[in-house]
Amino acid sequence: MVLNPVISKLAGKLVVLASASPRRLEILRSAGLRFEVVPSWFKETLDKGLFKAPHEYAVETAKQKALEVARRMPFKHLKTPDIVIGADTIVSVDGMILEKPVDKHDAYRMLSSLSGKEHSVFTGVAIVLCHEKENEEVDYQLVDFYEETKVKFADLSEDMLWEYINSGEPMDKAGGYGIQALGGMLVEYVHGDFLNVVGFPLNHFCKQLHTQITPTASPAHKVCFYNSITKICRLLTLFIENLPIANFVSALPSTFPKTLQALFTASKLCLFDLLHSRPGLDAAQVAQEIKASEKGTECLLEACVSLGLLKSIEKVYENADLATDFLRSDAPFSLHGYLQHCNETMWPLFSHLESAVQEGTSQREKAFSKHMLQKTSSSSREGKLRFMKAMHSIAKITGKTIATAFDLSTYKSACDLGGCTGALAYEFAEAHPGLSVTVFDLPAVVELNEFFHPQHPDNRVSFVAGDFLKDELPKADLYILARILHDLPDEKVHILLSKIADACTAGCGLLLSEIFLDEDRRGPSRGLLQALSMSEGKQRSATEYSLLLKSHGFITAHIRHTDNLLDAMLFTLLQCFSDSAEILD
Ligand SMILES: O=c1[nH]cc([C@@H]2O[C@H](COP(=O)(O)OP(=O)(O)OP(=O)(O)O)[C@@H](O)[C@H]2O)c(=O)[nH]1
Repeated sequence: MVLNPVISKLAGKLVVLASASPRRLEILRSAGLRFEVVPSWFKETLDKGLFKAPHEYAVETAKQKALEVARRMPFKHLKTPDIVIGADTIVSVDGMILEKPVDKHDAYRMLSSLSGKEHSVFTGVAIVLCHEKENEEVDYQLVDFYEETKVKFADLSEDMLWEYINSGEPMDKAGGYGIQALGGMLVEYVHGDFLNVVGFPLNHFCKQLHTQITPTASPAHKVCFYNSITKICRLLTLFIENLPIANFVSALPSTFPKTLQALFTASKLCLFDLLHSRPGLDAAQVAQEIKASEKGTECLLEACVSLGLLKSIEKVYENADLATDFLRSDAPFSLHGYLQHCNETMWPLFSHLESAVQEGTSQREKAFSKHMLQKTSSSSREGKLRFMKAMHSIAKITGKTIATAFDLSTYKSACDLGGCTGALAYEFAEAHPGLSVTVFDLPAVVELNEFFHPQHPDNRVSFVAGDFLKDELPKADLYILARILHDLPDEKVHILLSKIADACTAGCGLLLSEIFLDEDRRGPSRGLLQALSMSEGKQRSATEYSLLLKSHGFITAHIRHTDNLLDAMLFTLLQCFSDSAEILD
C-alpha cells in the first residue's frame, strides 16, 4: 500500500536510506517506499557547543550522515543514488542533548534526568538529491528539516529504572528509551508526531517531498550556482581525488590529468573569452585567433565540448553556460585567475608530490626553472599579482555565501584581516547596509589593489596597510578571518588571536571562514588535498578551530556548512581572557 501519493513519485528512482536504524527502515518500508539501505559512516561527534539550538545539531548530523553516503556511493558502490535520506534523533532536556547511551550507567544518567519531566525529541532529516551530470560528476541538492515532539515521563522509581535498563532496550535508542516497546510504559503523554520519537517524522517527510522535491520543482538559482561551482571544483580535484578507484577502473588514470590540462590550456589561451565575444567560430577561425595549430585547436575544442564547457552545433563552437558564468576572465564569478594559479603554480608543485612527501620540504626549486621561480615567487610583483588573482577568484565565488551566512545586523564596523583585493569586503558591505569594512593587508598587497577595481565601488570599504602578526589592528566590532588560519601553525594562530582579542571589547564578533575538516579527519577531500601543498599551516576541524578561539575568550555562536567551498563560524568575545579564564577552564 502507498500511504502518500508523493511516495509513489519516487518509484523508479534509486532511493537510499543512509541509516542503520531498523526503526527508520520499518517506518519507511511500511509507508510503501522502496529503497536500499546504506548505513552512514559519519561519526556523530559534532561539537554540540557549536549549535545554538538542539535541533540544529540534529539537522547538521543528519546532513553529514546523508552526504557521506551520497559522496561515497559513486566510488565505493559504483552507482549514484537519486535520493539519499539521513536522519538523526536526539532528546533534549534541561539544556542537555541526549543521544544513545554508551553503557548502562549512561542509560541510568539519561533516564533519571527524564523522570517526572517533559522533554523534547527532535529528529533532523536531510534529503540529498543527487544529479548525475555528463562525465559522471554529481551535483548535490540538499533539503533539510526537523520535527519536535514533546514527551512526558512518569516518575520512575530506582527499581523500575534498573529493570528497564537491564532489559537491554535503552542501548541503541536516543535518550535511552524506546517509546514503541517497553519504554512506552514510562510515558505519560506525547504531544506531536509519535513516529518522530521512534526515529522518523513520516508526515513531515511526505510534506517536504511534496513541496520541495517533486520532479517538476525547478531548482533554486542558488542550487544551480553551487552545482556549477561544484562541477568546476570537481574537474580540478578529479585527478587526485579519484586515485583510489583508478586501481579498479583502468581507463580512468589517463583521463584525469588530461581533463585538467584541457581546462587549463583552454583558459590560458582565453578560448572562453574569444567564444564569448565571437560565438559561432569554427576550429580554423579559433585557431587563427588564438595563434595555434588547427589540428590541436580542433582537438581542444572537441575535448571541451565533451567536458560540457563548450557547445558545438554543426562544427561551430560557443560557450556552454558553465564557461559563460565561470571561465571567462571577466565573468562576475570568474575562476580564470584561480585556474592560472593551479596551472602554473600548483600543477608543477604537485608533480613533485612524491619527493615533497618523502622529504617534507618545499619543492619550489625543483618544480620551477629560474625564470618561473621568479615569476611565481610571492616576493615578486608578478608572483604577488598572480596569487592575488587566484584569491580574488575564490573570494568572488564564496563571498556572498560567507557574507550572508549569519545575521550581522548588530555590527557596525568590520575588519577583514588579510582581505587581499577586498572582494570579500565588498560582498559584506553589499549584504549588510549598516556595515563599514576595513581591509587590512600587507602594504605590497594594498598597493596592487588598483588592478582589481570593483564593479560596484562602495565608500564603506576602505584599505589599511599593515602586518596582522606585527602591527596594531584597526578597531572594529567584527573581525573577519577568511582562509587565513589554515595557513598558520598554532603558534602564529595564537599570536593573531591574542592581537584580535586585545583589539576587541566584550561582545565583539569574529567570523571565521575555512574548510572545516570532518571531526574524524576523513574528509572533505578538498581540505585534505589542500594540506598537501601547505608548508606552515594545517587544516583543522570546526572543533579544533573552536578550541583555539575559545582559549582567547571567543565562544562559538553559530556554524554554517555551506557546500560552497568554504564553511563559516561566528564567534563572540565572551569577555577579555584574563576575566574569563575561570569560565573557559
Ligand atoms: O523512542 C525511541 N527513540 C529513539 C529510537 C531510536 O534511537 C536511535 C537514535 O539514534 P540515531 O538517530 O543516531 O540513529 P542510529 O540508530 O544510530 O542510526 P543511523 O545509522 O541513522 O545513525 C534511532 O535508531 C531511533 O530509531 C527508538 O527506537 N525509539
